[in-house]
Amino acid sequence: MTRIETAEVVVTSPDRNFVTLRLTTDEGLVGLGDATLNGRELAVVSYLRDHVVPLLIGRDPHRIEDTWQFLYRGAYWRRGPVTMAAIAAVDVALWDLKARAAGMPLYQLLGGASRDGLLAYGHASGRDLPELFDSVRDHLEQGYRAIRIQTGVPGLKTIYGVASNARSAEPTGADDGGRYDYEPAGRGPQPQEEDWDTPAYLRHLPTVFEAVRHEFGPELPLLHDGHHRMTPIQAAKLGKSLEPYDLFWLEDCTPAENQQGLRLVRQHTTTPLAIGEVFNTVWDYQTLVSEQLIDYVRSAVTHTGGITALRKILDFAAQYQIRSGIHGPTDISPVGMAAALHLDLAIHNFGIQEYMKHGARTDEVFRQSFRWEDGLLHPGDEPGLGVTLDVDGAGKYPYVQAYLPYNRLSDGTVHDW
Ligand SMILES: O=C(O)C(=O)C[C@H](O)[C@H](O)CO
Repeated sequence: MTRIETAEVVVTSPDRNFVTLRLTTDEGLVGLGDATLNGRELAVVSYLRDHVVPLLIGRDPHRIEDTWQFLYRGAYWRRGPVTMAAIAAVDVALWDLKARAAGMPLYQLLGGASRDGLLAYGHASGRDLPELFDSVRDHLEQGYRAIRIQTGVPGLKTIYGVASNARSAEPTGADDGGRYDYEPAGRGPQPQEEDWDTPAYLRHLPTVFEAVRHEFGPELPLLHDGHHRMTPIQAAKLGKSLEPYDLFWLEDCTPAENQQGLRLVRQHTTTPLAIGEVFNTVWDYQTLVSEQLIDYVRSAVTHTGGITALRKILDFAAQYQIRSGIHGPTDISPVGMAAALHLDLAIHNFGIQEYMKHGARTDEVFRQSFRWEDGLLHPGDEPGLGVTLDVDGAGKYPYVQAYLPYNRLSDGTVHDW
């Protein structure tokens, strides 16, 4: 019987911080799992190194479900992003190993392909309409067939998801004059403070979608992320006011902890709703799925206990015609993204995949084999996840302290970011 021989936690920061679990077996096979938790990376590193790695050595790598239950139930303390990111890394690394041992791409072990390619959406943003339109055109040229729209709000200096030339995706933090469309974690010892005003946003956003529909027509699937900033009644109002613009989804309209709040939103609008990127278990979806309060499950493989757990959530959701919209910002590493693509390809209730390109340094450290053709993603046909980690290359980029920003209202109150 084969055994896990080594388990290393690799921390690297090529364009941003990533945490990767690298398992090797006595037969020389390597499996990778993503454990990146943006802004709290080292907590997961410690959880893995101090409490999980010692339990893995000598285990049979083929017992994926058993290892998942052992780590989840065996800890006694349940759920939470740190625990579930650590379990996810183990789970994905074991699936990678199993598929490599079988000599098959992972999606084959998950039931095989249910489709030819995966509809993906990218992030267009602009401080004003001309800048936003340029960004939408740029995404269309890159082949995207679905686009998330984020926009500046008059009177606010900063806003979630909007590129700013004053900040840079460069790890040095230097302003290179280029735009970034999404990399909110700022490197440095303190989080950046941003400003927020919900009434101004609610007044402005419908005018932006009206202009975008006028410019780009009725057919382009458009998405928007409210990033947990509204109360249920505010979200209901927004959903209603966006109905004429036929959104693919309105994401994270209210703080995700208040699941009952979605009942109120649902009663007032037919705008499809997506939520769950901050969830970590099926229990977070119990009310939302069984009462059909959402249309899309937003969890990442990386933050929800891995493929084993997310598959169960998506199978539960499928009974209610709820589809997947797996979280895929740049803080999900290429390993986490590959895991998402294999799962997306295999499940029946696939909806859409978020896809943001990683930086060039990241692509050198993590060599990937996915395809991006005609606006559709495919995980590729290499054995396992199809990702290899250049451990020496990773070592050139040590961890850099970085935090997500936080919001304050004009009177100084801290608000959801
Ligand atoms: O991709 C999205 O929809 C996000 O909201 C991304 C989050 O802000 C990001 O993952 C935080 O680390």
